[in-house]
Amino acid sequence: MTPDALEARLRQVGETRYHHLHPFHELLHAGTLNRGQVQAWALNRYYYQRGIPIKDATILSRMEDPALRRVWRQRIIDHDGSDDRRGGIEKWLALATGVGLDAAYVTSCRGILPATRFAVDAYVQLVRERPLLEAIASSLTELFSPGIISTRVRGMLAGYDFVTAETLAYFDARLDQAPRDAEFALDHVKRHARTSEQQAAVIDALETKCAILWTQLDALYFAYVAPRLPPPGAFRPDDLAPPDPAPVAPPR
Ligand SMILES: O=C(O)c1cc(C(=O)O)c2c(n1)C(=O)C(=O)c1cc(C(=O)O)[nH]c1-2
Repeated sequence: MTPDALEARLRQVGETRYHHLHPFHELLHAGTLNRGQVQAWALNRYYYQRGIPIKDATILSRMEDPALRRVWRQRIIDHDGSDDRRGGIEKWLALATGVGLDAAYVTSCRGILPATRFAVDAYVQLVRERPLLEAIASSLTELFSPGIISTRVRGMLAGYDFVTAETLAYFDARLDQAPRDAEFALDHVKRHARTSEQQAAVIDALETKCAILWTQLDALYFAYVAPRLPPPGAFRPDDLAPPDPAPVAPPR
């Protein structure tokens, strides 16, 4: 494939597999979830936010070219913040507390779904174990995030009276950061994925990343929309009854 044909193929992956198509996002953006369900989303996604700079530090540690590292390290600064700027993790925590969660509970990650943990950890593992080119390609879902972020902010402000523009401030910076990061990664992938094997591998990395995002929403849907069965130990919104008490005598 030519580099442009590869780009077209990668964009096709986004059109068919990106999480803008997931039913949980459709409900979230339409304003039809209740507060507990929005809290569950914010709580679980905190673990993704927390994992992103760990993922990027892993990628950074594998880059041998200082010029490449100089660009990539900005991603870590964006999420971790600096002396005079709040980072993405802090802004996400503000989002989570803004929808009514306790900060210490959120940062403890005690209430997240097991599938959230497995999926985010799989992302870190992917960038550690696969070739650097594929690790870089796995970030290309960000090509598609500005669209969903705009839809989400508009929908959530219109749909939920407990959500304010201040609560969603996390997304403001992403609208500039995501295109900047995605264009850099796309250019790198187009220049370095030259053989058909490399091209197939970067497409696979992007498909795997889409699956990592999709899995997190599947888990939220199962636990909090239908059949509404949060696993043991996971966050239970106020409107969900406590789990059945344990049997008196365990079966022999
Ligand atoms: O709101 C979203 O739907 C969304 C999606 C994605 C993505 O596509 O992975 C990211 C983000 N947000 C995001 O805020 C973010 O910082 C981010 C970093 C990355 C990455 O893979 O390095 N993806 C995403």
